[in-house]
Amino acid sequence: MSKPQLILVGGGGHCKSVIDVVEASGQFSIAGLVDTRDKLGTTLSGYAVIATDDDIDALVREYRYFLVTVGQIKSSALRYRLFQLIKSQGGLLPTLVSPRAYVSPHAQLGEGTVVHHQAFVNAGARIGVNCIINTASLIEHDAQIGDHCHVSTAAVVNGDCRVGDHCFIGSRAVLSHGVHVAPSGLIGAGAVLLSHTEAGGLYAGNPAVLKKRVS
Ligand SMILES: CC(=O)SCCNC(=O)CCNC(=O)[C@H](O)C(C)(C)COP(=O)(O)OP(=O)(O)OC[C@H]1O[C@@H](n2cnc3c(N)ncnc32)[C@H](O)[C@@H]1OP(=O)(O)O
Repeated sequence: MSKPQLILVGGGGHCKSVIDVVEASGQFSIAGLVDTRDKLGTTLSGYAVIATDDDIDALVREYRYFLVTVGQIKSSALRYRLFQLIKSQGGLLPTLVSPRAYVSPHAQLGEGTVVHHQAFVNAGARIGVNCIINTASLIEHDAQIGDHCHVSTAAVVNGDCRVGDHCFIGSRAVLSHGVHVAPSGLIGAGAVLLSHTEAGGLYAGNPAVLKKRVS
């Protein structure tokens, strides 16, 4: 039986990583990419850019499955907008897990969330919709990650942590067990976060402190 076709929305560097996960999982065939008008007709990892954001309503009539594949560091706004656009047009956003990741059968993942190679999601963890659980990150037991978050490469979210919606956890950051990251927060790369944060703050360093407000 042929595999269901998947459209990837956003054709930058992060998309290359998602393509790798899609290919490794073998669950979908990639029908094409959506990107900006100047990229139409170009290819990424061998897949053609076939449409722009403006064409999503037409694409939803032809294809069922979509993933948001733009990256997210300082703001989740673009990933959020694209997720809402696809859903409002009736598109489906599957959950995708690399065969080289581990997700406990006692963990939950929301729609449109991608778990990349070597990531580990332990028992009782709950991850929201449209999240990036990036390469080699670790989400420990009973941790909760909100919607539209990016847990970056090799970051560690320890047991019972709570990460609000629209957060970014930088590469190799460590969240001490039980720490709460308030919504729309940024945790800098390499930070060691020992206490709860206030909404919309950038925290960095070891121990991590509030560096500035971002929203
Ligand atoms: C596959 C992939 O590539 S996934 C993506 C991986 N990338 C990352 O992990 C992102 C790394 N970037 C960061 O960590 C940045 O802190 C960001 C993006 C979260 C925030 O960046 P900006 O908003 O530009 O912060 P800005 O540069 O203004 O820094 C504000 C202050 O925090 C400090 N700061 C920022 N990030 C860090 C950090 N990671 N560690 C220590 N201090 C930091 C700055 O030195 C500055 O301090 P100062 O006010 O004393 O001069």
